[in-house]
Amino acid sequence: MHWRDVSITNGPRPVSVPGQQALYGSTATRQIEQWAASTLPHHTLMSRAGLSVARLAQALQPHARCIWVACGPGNNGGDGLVAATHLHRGMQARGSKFHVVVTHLPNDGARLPADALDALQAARAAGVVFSEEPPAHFDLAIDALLGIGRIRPPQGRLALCLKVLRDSSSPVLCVDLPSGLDADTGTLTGEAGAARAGERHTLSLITLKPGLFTGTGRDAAGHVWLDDLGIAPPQSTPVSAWLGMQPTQATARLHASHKGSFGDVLVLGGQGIGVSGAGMTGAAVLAGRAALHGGAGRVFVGLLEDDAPHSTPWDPACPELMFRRPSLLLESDTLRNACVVCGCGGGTAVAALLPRVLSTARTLVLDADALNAIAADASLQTLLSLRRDRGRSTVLTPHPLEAARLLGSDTRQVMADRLKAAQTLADRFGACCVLKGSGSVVAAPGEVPIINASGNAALATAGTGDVLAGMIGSALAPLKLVDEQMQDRVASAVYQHGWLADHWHDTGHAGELSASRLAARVRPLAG
Ligand SMILES: NC(=O)C1=CN([C@@H]2O[C@H](COP(=O)(O)OP(=O)(O)OC[C@H]3O[C@@H](n4cnc5c(N)ncnc54)[C@H](OP(=O)(O)O)[C@@H]3O)[C@@H](O)[C@H]2O)[C@@H](O)CC1
Ligand SMILES: [K+]
Repeated sequence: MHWRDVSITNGPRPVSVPGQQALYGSTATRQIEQWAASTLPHHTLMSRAGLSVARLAQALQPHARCIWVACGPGNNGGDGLVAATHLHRGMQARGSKFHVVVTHLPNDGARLPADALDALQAARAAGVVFSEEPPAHFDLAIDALLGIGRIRPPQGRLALCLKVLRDSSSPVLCVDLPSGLDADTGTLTGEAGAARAGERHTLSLITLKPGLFTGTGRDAAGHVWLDDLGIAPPQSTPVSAWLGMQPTQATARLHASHKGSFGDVLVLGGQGIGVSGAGMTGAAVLAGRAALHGGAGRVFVGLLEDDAPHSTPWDPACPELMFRRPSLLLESDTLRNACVVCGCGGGTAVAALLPRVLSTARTLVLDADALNAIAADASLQTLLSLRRDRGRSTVLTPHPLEAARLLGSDTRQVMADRLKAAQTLADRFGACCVLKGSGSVVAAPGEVPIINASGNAALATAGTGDVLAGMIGSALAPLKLVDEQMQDRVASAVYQHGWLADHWHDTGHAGELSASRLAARVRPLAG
């Protein structure tokens, strides 16, 4: 894979530039921190961390009259205490109307870590005001309660402070992590920070953590900043995940191209009204349109259980789509040579097609009802697992419930560790797995997973998943040696899907985001 290293910058910087960034979980971050601390004079890292927090706080709220700093029992609290001391000095110089209030919550019966104790003594010596309770009003809060240390369910004053932070309509700057957020999984302990009343910022220290970008992490963290504190992780430290921020570009196609240059996509899905009375034709059409706009040379659509065998289905908004009877497609070379997108609105009818599709398709994107059918049938799971050894490539695009069915678990377990769930599916089935949701995870067998950085809640509307499946289909259609490029290519499609939502209003297009409008805006990926 080709990921650009992040250059070391001086001070906090926003995490918003295009590129790809390494994410390190709590264990890796601790290794880096301990290695760095062993090469630097005592207290250096916390001094840098606290100064960086203070600088960002000032930049975010330069006119704040009252800054509340909530400091916990560990070194995260120490960072907060150093920041409070800097801010106190700065505000003291501006007059008596400006002040910093610290609420410090030592761990009952346990000693403060040495660095945090030094920071506490320095804050007291500097005359910082301490209060048992949060102030009634503050213009900015600094959340330095809990960082990458062990998190237990909060009680008492800790729980109260977390609630005040969670409910605050004033901006909150979280030190390293929103307190209570698991750095590795993006899950929140209890109610900590679950709601976002006001502006939220998180200054991640030394490393960016996966938990900031998936699960509840994105909502809890708000705008993410990074200060590496001048530390470059040693190359021997394993990366926990990549943050996928691939720039989206239109492809410059060779002049001497023809439709065969860009591959075929075959969509199998869209069960008709039939006996079930629930027609889902639109899902397959959306996937087909997205594949077409995504640059596939030809797109075939096979609607399942077509109710009107003597009529010819077609899509007036996209007459380029070529509708074929599934029975013909299953016997044609198209099944072997195209990238097959199977399952969008497939209903129960898709199960009957799967043995042939799983055995024959060269490149296969399995979505929605195809995934449900496979989850319910061990023989289909065996066929899926055999594909990789037979030189065939597969992408699974489950949402958390579909992932849970495939794993034989439940949604809560999937959401408790999204990276692990996606990686388990990828390894178990020898497939690339896109676990959808906030911070979609793109995992591939034996590879470091990618967390997608783009997208927003506007995508939480019917049909956008079908569009994504079609986009992935067109992204993979032209490739011959897909395995080596598959994860990057899929991640690029996932990124574009979110990017389109993030930039929805940039071009002044009328109308809110809908799946059909989204499909119409898809463009071929670069390369
Ligand atoms: N060392 C350095 O040089 C640098 C460190 N840095 C900073 O340090 C942070 C990591 O520090 P950390 O390891 O001390 O962990 P942190 O999360 O602050 O505290 C854990 C404490 O919380 C306690 N606790 C947990 N839950 C609780 C509950 N419900 N109720 C009560 N207590 C509870 C828990 O108690 P325990 O469960 O162990 O009894 C433990 O005492 C990191 O995120 C970064 O900000 C950076 O500045 C770089 C330089
Ligand atoms: K924190």
